[in-house]
Amino acid sequence: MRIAIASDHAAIEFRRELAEAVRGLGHEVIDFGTDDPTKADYPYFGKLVAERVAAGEFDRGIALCGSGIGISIAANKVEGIRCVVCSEPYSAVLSRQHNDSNVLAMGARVIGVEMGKMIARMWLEAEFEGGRHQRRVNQLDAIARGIEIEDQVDPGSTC
Ligand SMILES: O=C(CO)[C@H](O)[C@H](O)[C@H](O)COP(=O)(O)O
Repeated sequence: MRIAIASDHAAIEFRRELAEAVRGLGHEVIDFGTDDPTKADYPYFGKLVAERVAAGEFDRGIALCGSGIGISIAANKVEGIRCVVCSEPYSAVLSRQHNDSNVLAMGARVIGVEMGKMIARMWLEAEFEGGRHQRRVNQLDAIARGIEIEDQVDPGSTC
């Protein structure tokens, strides 16, 4: 896959090491920086990754900052983006299987880079399951476009 990666100043070393590891998995990784160790505001880098994924230039994005939170908020403001902050692999895999996440955010001040590599690898391998999850993802897209959504119940659902 083609992967866009970027971070603010808080995740430079984490990002470089992670980008190499993802390349080692056979993906094409384009690194958009920052390479400036002084303050680099995360909204610019979150938007940058998100817009390129939303435009179809990249299959997925990885966005990093100190906590993963600020850059994920920025990415999620771009229509078509479902960005998740993950600190462990279970949530990362579920975010693919159920939410069709297309940008992964992580916090370089929260987890170690080895955990980050494992999360990224499992997130990249996991497939969206579709079915009832597609309906819910469609509802997420509708919210972003200001379209009203209904409370829907699965026929035959018992929970
Ligand atoms: O957005 C964040 C927190 O929600 C990120 O962790 C940023 O990297 C962080 O806010 C940067 O903080 P700094 O004090 O300017 O290094």
